[in-house]
Amino acid sequence: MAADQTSVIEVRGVTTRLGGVVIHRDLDLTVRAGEVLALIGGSGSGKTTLLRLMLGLEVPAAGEVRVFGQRLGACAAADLAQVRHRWGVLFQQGALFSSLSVFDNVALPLRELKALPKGLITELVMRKLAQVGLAGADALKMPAELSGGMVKRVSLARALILDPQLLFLDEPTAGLDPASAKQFVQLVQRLRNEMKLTVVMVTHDVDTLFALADRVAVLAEQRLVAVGTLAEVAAQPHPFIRNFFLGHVAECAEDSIRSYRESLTRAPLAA
Ligand SMILES: Nc1ncnc2c1ncn2[C@@H]1O[C@H](COP(=O)(O)OP(=O)(O)OP(=O)(O)O)[C@@H](O)[C@H]1O
Repeated sequence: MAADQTSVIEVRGVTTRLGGVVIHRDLDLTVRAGEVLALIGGSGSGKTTLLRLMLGLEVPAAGEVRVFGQRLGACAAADLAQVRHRWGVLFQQGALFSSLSVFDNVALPLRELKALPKGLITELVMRKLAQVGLAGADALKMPAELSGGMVKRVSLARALILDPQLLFLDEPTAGLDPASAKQFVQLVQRLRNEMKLTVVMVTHDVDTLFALADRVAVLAEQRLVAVGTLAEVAAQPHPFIRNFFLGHVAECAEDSIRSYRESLTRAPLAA
């Protein structure tokens, strides 16, 4: 659970319009330091758009989004750049550059940031690859040679190469088979503890929620219809929530979540 209640992201009174259509209406949401907050909602409910607002890639029609206290869209370019270096993003498809090796993909943010000595870049990249469970020899591979699980790990290494405090995950387990999804979730859980990360993730996957989420925010009908722990949210009568947790409500109890997470911790973390 979040040890520190300081807010990392504040969404206040946010209304979003895209192509003349209202996507969000008057959203309020706080992401607390150290927590994993999951965004769930039906297809087209505006989860990715909310993530994009938090990344400053969309601008709200009304209201404001603050990350580390900086109001996105209203702060100086230098302040925005500083805030951006404090977060990492894992996009849904991994978004690796197909013409670059694993090493060069992971090194990219370091090279963009400043002129670092070659030896230091090598050291940082190799250390990060090891941290996400990849072998040294994987650094030379091209994205086309990687399994789906490896693509996710390389993308995660790139998202974490600047040692951010905040990590955004868009459907982290989408497209992975159940075993790879489980291993990836274990990895995120371990890194989250090691790096003391605050995590915002969009997911459709109940197992990923059970494994990682401290709190869940539910988008429906342009609004946040519930925000709370899994047990609190799963108890809500909203039809989307009823349907989403169908057959899983008992598993959302705190004791069940705790023992599920302990079982994941005990399982070996295969590469
Ligand atoms: N650039 C755009 N212009 C107009 N409408 C858009 C644009 N981008 C997204 N939308 C619409 O906004 C709504 C919310 O999209 P968004 O991708 O945020 O939903 P989502 O909850 O992430 O969906 P999914 O789970 O299917 O990925 C959808 O109805 C989508 O068609």
